[in-house]
Amino acid sequence: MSTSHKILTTGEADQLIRQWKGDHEKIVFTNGCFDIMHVGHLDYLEAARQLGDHLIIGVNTDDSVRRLKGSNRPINDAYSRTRLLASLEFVDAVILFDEDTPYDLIKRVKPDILVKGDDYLTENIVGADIVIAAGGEVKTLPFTEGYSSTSIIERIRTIN
Ligand SMILES: Nc1ncnc2c1ncn2[C@@H]1O[C@H](COP(=O)(O)OP(=O)(O)OP(=O)(O)O)[C@@H](O)[C@H]1O
Ligand SMILES: O=P(O)(O)O[C@@H]1O[C@H]([C@H](O)CO)[C@@H](O)[C@H](O)[C@@H]1O
Repeated sequence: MSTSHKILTTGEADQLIRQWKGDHEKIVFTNGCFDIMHVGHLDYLEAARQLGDHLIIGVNTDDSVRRLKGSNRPINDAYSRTRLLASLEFVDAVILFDEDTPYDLIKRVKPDILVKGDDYLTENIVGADIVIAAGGEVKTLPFTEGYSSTSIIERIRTIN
């Protein structure tokens, strides 16, 4: 059964978020490019979901990734990246954002918990001010050493 239904516009997500908040269910939010998925993504996303009742993932659009990571990225387009993330059983919603940062999306979602991998310092996580001001928490999760989309691309480049 397809899990594409989890890929939502912000308007569609609003309704779901209202329902979850009405039921006092904790919403965990994280975001990223997730260009080439790897086990580091999986480890931290699984752990993120354990922090609350629902996991929402904000995903950069292709243009946003291009501005952030360079003109030769993403390797996988937004359709592929969102479909793969939505296919994870523990992911409840995937929402694309086109801005350079998820600040406006986080302002709209106002999650209970904002999470990134600990390659980020909590004080540098975009949206931390919004979540803390709303009484939420900002957390980082352990980094699975040896895995990054960039290093996978570099390894592929060495194949002749
Ligand atoms: N090895 C890892 N272990 C745990 N979390 C990770 C790991 N790599 C990335 N993350 C987390 O995944 C999210 C998405 O990061 P991103 O898509 O930039 O991954 P990446 O592998 O670092 O990509 P790139 O190499 O293109 O920067 C971020 O919250 C980041 O903290
Ligand atoms: O996949 P990345 O590079 O970890 O994702 C970026 O994360 C930034 C982060 O949230 C800053 O705290 C974000 O601003 C950017 O848009 C990418 O999602």
